Amino acid sequence: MSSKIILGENQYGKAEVRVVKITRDTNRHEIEDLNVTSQLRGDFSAAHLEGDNAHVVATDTQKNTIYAFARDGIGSPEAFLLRLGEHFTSSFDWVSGGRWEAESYAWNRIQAHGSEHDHSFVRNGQEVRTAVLVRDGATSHLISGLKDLTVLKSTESGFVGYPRDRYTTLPETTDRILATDVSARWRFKTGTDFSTLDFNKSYEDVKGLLLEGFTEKYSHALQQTLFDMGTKVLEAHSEIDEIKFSMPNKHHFLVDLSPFGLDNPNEVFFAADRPYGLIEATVQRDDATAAPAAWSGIAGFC
Ligand SMILES: O=c1[nH]c(=O)c2[nH]c(=O)[nH]c2[nH]1
Repeated sequence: MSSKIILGENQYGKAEVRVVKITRDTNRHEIEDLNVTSQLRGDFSAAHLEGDNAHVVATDTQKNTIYAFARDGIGSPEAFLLRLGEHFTSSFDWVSGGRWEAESYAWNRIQAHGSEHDHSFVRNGQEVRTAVLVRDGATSHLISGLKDLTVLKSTESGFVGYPRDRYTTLPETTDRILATDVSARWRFKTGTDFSTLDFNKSYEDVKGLLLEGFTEKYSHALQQTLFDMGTKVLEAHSEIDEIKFSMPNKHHFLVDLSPFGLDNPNEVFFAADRPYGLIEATVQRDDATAAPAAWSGIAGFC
């Protein structure tokens, strides 16, 4: 007996809509720079099975909606995604949910002649801010985050006490460089009234806590430092239920300068780009309700 072929899970939309919004009510302009992806979920079986597009809100329309909504201001990536999600699910009966994602790029004002310029900006070379909204009917999962936040501490890190077998060559050290590119995503408690949250303030606060957590204590391993970073965020933010990390251990190897008759008291390093350790973990509240639907589609975290 042959099995029946049916349509499984599906979503569709416009990916990576690059939108730059300049607010120019005064001579002092503001810039918001986003890369937005919109994907709708719902009853799209006729399109897949019969070629009937009556339910297919065109990806071109989704793109246009993003630009049109930006005309009213973006505010924060999270608030912008929440607006999009509400719009598409309330405007089309058969759109029961979707997934909206954004990256946000920060710009600083150019310092010119001792003051910050009104309308000239330089891209902030630090981290990229991220946001994901997954909506299913009335349930919304919201995840904020960042990636490529490169940090390094030049001491107060070591790695000892690990098992040694016939393949172990790594020398123990109590003083090494610890460096990583922090990728972190934190999920707001499902059911939170998102309209009460100041996402920009909360983002800056979480980023500050992550940086403090990275540096505050002596690191016995990147794993321990990761947990410290997550703990600080969850202790300070009751509205966040879990935070996931993916962090490369960017090894810095001491260069042997003895062939040149020189010592090397932890001063000259070879910064290897690969291979790298890859440390991933979730730090969560023990009473948090798991939300696998929120995380599906986010690559690179465990
Ligand atoms: O912080 C570290 N964690 C590890 O798991 C590990 N493994 C390794 O070789 N060096 C390190 N450093």
